[in-house]
Amino acid sequence: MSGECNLSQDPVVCHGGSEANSPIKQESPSSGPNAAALATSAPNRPRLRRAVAAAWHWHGGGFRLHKARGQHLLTNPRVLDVIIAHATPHPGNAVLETGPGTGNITARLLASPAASIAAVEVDAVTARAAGLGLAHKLTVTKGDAMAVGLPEFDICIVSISYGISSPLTAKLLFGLYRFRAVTLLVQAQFVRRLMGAPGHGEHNLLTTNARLVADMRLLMDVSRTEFVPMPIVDSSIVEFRPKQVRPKEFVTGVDLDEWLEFTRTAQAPAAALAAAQEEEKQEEEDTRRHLQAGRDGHGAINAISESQGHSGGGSKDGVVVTGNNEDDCDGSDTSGFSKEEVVAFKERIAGALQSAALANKMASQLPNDELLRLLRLFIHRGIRFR
Ligand SMILES: C[S@@+](CC[C@H](N)C(=O)[O-])C[C@H]1O[C@@H](n2cnc3c(N)ncnc32)[C@H](O)[C@@H]1O
Repeated sequence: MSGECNLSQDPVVCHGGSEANSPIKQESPSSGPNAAALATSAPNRPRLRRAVAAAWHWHGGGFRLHKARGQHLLTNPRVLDVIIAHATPHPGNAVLETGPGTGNITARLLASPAASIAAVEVDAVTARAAGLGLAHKLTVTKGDAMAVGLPEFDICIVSISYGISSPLTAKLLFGLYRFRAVTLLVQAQFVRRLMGAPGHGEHNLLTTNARLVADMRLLMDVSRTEFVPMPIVDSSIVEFRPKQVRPKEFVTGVDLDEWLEFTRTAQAPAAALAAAQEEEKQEEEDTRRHLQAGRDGHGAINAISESQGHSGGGSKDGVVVTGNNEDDCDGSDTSGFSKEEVVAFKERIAGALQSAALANKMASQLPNDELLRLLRLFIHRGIRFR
């Protein structure tokens, strides 16, 4: 089955004919119904959705939709406009967009007063910029938003595969970025969890940490019927703005930045695993096996010592400074420490974990009070996270 994503239409929608094996009918803006209307008008909708779902792996107009990459196109112009209106790009702003897909949001950002748009996308696209005569404002990085270094940004719009909502939110909120707002189109249930709705793990780590550094606002719920092809879950648009006054301490005696660095380090293997599972869905089996093996070999908490030993953790006087970043966890020892020093350092961490009976535990499964207990123990033993 073939199909076409018409990149010259706004919003882009990939057109389908009927299900079964009939070829997908081409619609052009002049001869066929408007794409958005086609996607949202009641009589056509079920038929179109079925056709789209049947033609999951289309290839047309240079764009093939992949279910595993979360490639569901938001087709309601009103919702797209809401995203831009709330993000309010100001003149001169640098905008980061993760998961631009066919560029339905990108086209609007390009037309906004923002100075530049940096898009990070695993797959492709955004060929529309040239058509709009605005290509000079757009930089596209082809890659995984979890794996690549992200540029500085004033505002960020996230519309990405829902499997990595959690680690990407953490990367944006707890990294060193100074931003005005992050707007996320994410699974509705994820937002409910972040908002701490009863029954959704009120005290999960991301919720706790996000509340410390940012104010969160639910902008709107978006029905699954607004996407083509239709996903199995509903979505929400949520916005984070950094707190004007950020607390200095997480709890009395524990520095907030140290807590964030500690939890980021402790959870890094879980985030890497989430990204790997995403890739697994994308049939990149090699990467998945590598990371899975890493997980099977150690508890995630134990991986603290791995990440510190490999990426700049440690200091000659025994006080640990992590300062590691995601991009240099390639197994090379960039710290400038001897092997003996790294081994000794790992042993110190292992000793702390053993004494807390937390060796081989997954950090992502520990309640926050256990994590806090562990951090206090590390600090007590002169192991610091900064
Ligand atoms: C929900 S679609 C976005 C659709 C887009 N707003 C549009 O209208 O065309 C999610 C997009 O995120 C991309 N994506 C998924 N995982 C990604 C990752 N780890 N890094 C960067 N992009 C990713 C997918 O390829 C897909 O284009």
